[in-house]
Amino acid sequence: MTGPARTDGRAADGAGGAGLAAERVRWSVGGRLILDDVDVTAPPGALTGLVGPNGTGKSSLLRLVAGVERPDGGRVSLVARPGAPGEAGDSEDLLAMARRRRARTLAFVEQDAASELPVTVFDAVLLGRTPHRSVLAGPTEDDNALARAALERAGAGDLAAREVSTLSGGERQRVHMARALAQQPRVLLLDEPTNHLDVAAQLATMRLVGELAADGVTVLAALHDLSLAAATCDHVVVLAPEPAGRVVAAGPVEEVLVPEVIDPTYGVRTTVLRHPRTGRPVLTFDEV
Ligand SMILES: Nc1ncnc2c1ncn2[C@@H]1O[C@H](COP(=O)(O)OP(=O)(O)OP(=O)(O)O)[C@@H](O)[C@H]1O
Repeated sequence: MTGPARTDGRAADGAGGAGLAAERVRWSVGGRLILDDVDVTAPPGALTGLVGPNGTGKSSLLRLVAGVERPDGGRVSLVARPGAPGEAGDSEDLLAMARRRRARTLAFVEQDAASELPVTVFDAVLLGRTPHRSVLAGPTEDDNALARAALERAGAGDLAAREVSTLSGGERQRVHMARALAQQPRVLLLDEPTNHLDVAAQLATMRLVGELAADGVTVLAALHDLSLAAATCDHVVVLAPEPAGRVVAAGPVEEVLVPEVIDPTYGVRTTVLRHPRTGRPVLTFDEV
């Protein structure tokens, strides 16, 4: 890292503002096609929600984008400047990026990520700084300050001295978020970031994610709660099943989280209400 350390969780590596583009991503496991030519774009400095019924491949897609799994086909790129029609633009193949550089670029908070290692919360969060320092060097004062700031920002400051393995699901979720913040990524992938969280913590997490996006971080988050997605996301991508995960709609909340898209995808009957204060859609559901 060059220059003074930021303690606000903003991207430190490179000049911010790069979007994410997954193009024609295909992935099979055990002979079964899970994702079928999936295109997902996450605009820079915005919160993109990835929604869809259970088993449509949301987690799989995030794992492919994060480089945890390799796709059978397709491309995942960091897009600094989209090309005009007929022009290449300025993008970089994320999957071909050296591991360490990718870890400075992208952070991934997995669903129910377990950690049975005997490690304190503070040290777990400090791991987020690893890609930013030279291989043999220990953490600097800046690293420690960033880890402390990340813990506070994730609402887990009082957990610093605890062993990770002793935490509740919600506490653990906050610590994983803090580690990702300490990583200062340009792209943040979140798999069900509100899982295990009480309602106040859900709101705080989504506010934090919104602030990161406003700071220029590109966020792609798998979400189950469609009203939470409607309340917080800038863009939404909907995956549908059968015969394999594929994108059925993508775009602004008002265009995508509508009965015409949700009902056939989930097999429910959706009613869209309006939040009395924010004017955002609030979705309620009935069985068909
Ligand atoms: N490693 C694996 N081996 C076998 N099947 C897998 C593997 N990973 C994912 N799958 C299958 O791929 C499909 C998509 O799973 P994935 O977890 O990506 O869906 P999801 O949309 O995130 O689901 P949920 O909403 O239930 O979390 C599921 O049918 C799952 O069983």
